[in-house]
Amino acid sequence: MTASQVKFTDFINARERAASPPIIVERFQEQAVVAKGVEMVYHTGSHVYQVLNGVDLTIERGDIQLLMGPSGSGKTTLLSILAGILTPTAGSVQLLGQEITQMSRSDLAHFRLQNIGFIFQGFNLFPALTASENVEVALKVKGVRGSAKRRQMAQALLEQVKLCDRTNHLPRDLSGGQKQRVAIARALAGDPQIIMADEPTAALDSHSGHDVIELLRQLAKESDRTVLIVTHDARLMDVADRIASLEDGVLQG
Ligand SMILES: Nc1ncnc2c1ncn2[C@@H]1O[C@H](COP(=O)(O)OP(=O)(O)OP(=O)(O)O)[C@@H](O)[C@H]1O
Repeated sequence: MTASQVKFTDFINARERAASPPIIVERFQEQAVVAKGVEMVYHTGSHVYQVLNGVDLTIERGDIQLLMGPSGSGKTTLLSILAGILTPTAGSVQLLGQEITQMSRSDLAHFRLQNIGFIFQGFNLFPALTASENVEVALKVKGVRGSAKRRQMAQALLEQVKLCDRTNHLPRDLSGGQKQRVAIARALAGDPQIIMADEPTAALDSHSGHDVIELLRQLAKESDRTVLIVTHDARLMDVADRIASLEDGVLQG
């Protein structure tokens, strides 16, 4: 599996969740992400690719951080490492004051569920479930009990992304922008402190892309969430607090 093939379902291993006690994190950590000396080497047959070469990155709580750079420069690999989906070959990653590279697999899965919401370029919605059900599934995975409560919370989240008139629609009956807004509502399930987005506007036309960008800005600025976005979309630069660029495995800026 390449870094770019990571799916929403990778985060919902029920057995791992059941085995792990919650990890308590400080709500008021000033630095949401602190990565130091991160390296990643891929081995493919006889080839060895050094994709990340000593990456240091600190993201303050409530900031919108963009991660840009040419195709193949390692952005998705770095995002996956910062999310604890991939283990770096070397270096350390602290999220909300917790060193995630030292956590057990099950603790890490649990930590991700509690603290990180994910948004993908391809939306990754369940096609047979309505907008509301897609959000309800995420709430269930995050431990919210009672189907009536989950439905009510899903409605509120869909209202937050201005989709309350589409709650019973299947993904195939929604536009790209509406699908991404469902995906954002799903990412907000459980009120995570960190949102990580991989090319969230790449599949959208300019109007829908603009709506999604505004929504991401609101998520960070009105709710004090930290938002890390991998993107090629220059429009996102207008809402970013910080922009870093990966080049030859080294972070610039
Ligand atoms: N599992 C893997 N095994 C081997 N090589 C990999 C693996 N995953 C990614 N790569 C390679 O690592 C490099 C960086 O990939 P990555 O997907 O992180 O780049 P990216 O900057 O996100 O690219 P894009 O902008 O095109 O999505 C690429 O050359 C890619 O082919």
